[in-house]
Amino acid sequence: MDNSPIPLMSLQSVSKGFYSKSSKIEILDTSSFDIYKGETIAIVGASGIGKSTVLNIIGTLDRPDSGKIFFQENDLLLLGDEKLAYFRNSKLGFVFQFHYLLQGFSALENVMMPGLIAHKNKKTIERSALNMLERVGLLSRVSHRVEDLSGGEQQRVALARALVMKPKILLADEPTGNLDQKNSRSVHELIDELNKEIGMTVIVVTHNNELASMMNRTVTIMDGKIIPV
Ligand SMILES: Nc1ncnc2c1ncn2[C@@H]1O[C@H](COP(=O)(O)OP(=O)(O)OP(=O)(O)O)[C@@H](O)[C@H]1O
Repeated sequence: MDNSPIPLMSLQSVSKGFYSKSSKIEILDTSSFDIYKGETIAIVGASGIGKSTVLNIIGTLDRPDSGKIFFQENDLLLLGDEKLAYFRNSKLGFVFQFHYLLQGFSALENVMMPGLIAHKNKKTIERSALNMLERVGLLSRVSHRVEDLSGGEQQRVALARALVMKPKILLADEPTGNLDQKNSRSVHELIDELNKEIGMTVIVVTHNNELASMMNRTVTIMDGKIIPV
């Protein structure tokens, strides 16, 4: 009997390339890549090797040219746009180096947004958002418009927004790229706490050695394959 655990997410025979002028550049051509519940993975490697491409494919922000992407037993590439958007909003949390917060809205409104999109009860989502803003040390800034916050504060708002729905998987692309050491460390600690607290899987693209060393395993991309470092 096969007792191996079932992956939370699995990329199977996934390939992706981009056209540049007349030629096509192959970025990814991987036989399989399995991600298990609760594990933490760092994706590292040289600039342009395809780290963000992998993250975007896992996050269903970009479609591969071929292959299948399973979340548990569901083939995500068979879902229509609406179902895929629901999947992303309810199961995944994203943090990017450039945080893409909604300008003109307060920190609290930004963090409440995923819950409002998912039609959660407004009071419940407000409580969760305030709790998450407290955890990132921003309780005194909840009513400030995000453009009035410092870069480090904005990044912490983005992290609170990514975590407020308690995602199954956090996908982070250079989440501390713009932060000083103190802010980087508090972001690292919060990611670690949520991993332990709710078994959140974490996949992070990073050049930050400290963050990479906190992950259970590190992979890179070579000849289109995702391989252990
Ligand atoms: N939409 C696109 N159209 C054309 N080429 C693209 C596109 N997105 C990425 N690429 C190319 O694919 C390659 C991999 O890009 P990707 O952003 O995944 O690399 P990366 O490893 O994350 O790089 P970095 O560390 O510099 O962010 C690069 O050569 C990039 O120019």
